[in-house]
Amino acid sequence: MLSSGTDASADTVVVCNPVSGSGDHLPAVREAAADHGVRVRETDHAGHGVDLAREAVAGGATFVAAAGGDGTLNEVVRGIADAGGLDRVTVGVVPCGTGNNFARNIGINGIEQAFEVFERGERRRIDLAVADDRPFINSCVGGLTAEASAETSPELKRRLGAAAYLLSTLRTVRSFDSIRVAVKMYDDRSSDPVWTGDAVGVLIGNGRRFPPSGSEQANMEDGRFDVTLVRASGSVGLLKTAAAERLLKRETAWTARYTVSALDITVADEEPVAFSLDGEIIRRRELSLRIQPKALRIAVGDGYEPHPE
Ligand SMILES: Nc1ncnc2c1ncn2[C@@H]1O[C@H](COP(=O)(O)OP(=O)(O)OP(=O)(O)O)[C@@H](O)[C@H]1O
Repeated sequence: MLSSGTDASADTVVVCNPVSGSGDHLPAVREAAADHGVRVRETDHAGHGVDLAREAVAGGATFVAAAGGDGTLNEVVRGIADAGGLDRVTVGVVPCGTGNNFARNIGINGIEQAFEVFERGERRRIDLAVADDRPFINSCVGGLTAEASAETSPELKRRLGAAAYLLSTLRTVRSFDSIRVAVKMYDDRSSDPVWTGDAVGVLIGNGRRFPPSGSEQANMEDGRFDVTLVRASGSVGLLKTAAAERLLKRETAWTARYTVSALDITVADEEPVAFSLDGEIIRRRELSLRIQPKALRIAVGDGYEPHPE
């Protein structure tokens, strides 16, 4: 534990995405912020959270929170990093997204509780992941599910919540066999790869992990990624089954899990493929993933478990 927080008041800015999740949280966020004496800045377009967070840091804020989902948090952290504020700014999360996976993983379950955590919650330093030069906090998914989350419409997400991803994944499963990537994984003891091979799907967790069942919270302070590879073997039919089983949280013969400190991914095809960084899509033929250990100072709820194993 670092210390209990005293920095969440006039120096606090909450960056709120009014259209995340069910899109009805703005009044509750405004009310809680007013009760706690903190400022709210609302985004009015995708990517705006980066600018608002950068401006908040430039204006002297020492606590910048994201009210939205993982994508909004990703933008806020990018803005803080752009402003060179990672070493002096604490990050907060108000869960107003569709899945709220990261918020749950740091023990934050509601809007009012989030503001209480800003005032009194424990501060921890967690790992920041970087894909090429772009930070992410929770996960990087390449292959099938990244294509799926690129194609999940906001209307569908609103109606179905997290289940929308599964539904559109199964709809787009026909494209699964076209994605093949070469993966090199490294641990911190050697510059040579500890594993090399092919995969058709890569799920890389920083804040989260992808177990077939049980807790999705990763160890966020160990300087390592939790990687699940969907192996490149078997027929398309079998791969379809593997994808469905994976998403339905059953163990399959086609997936394997690793804990490593770095990865290099190269797409076999000429075309770039989609990688989802905290739900935000980038398209690349090559991607290098590294960790900045404990680079992010964050306010966590009581349910946060530093050593989830
Ligand atoms: N005012 C806005 N209008 C339209 N899009 C916005 C606005 N503000 C932010 N966005 C975009 O909304 C997208 C979704 O945000 P976010 O990921 O936070 O919510 P979500 O998808 O509902 O939740 P989760 O990631 O937890 O499933 C992000 O890509 C973000 O850039």
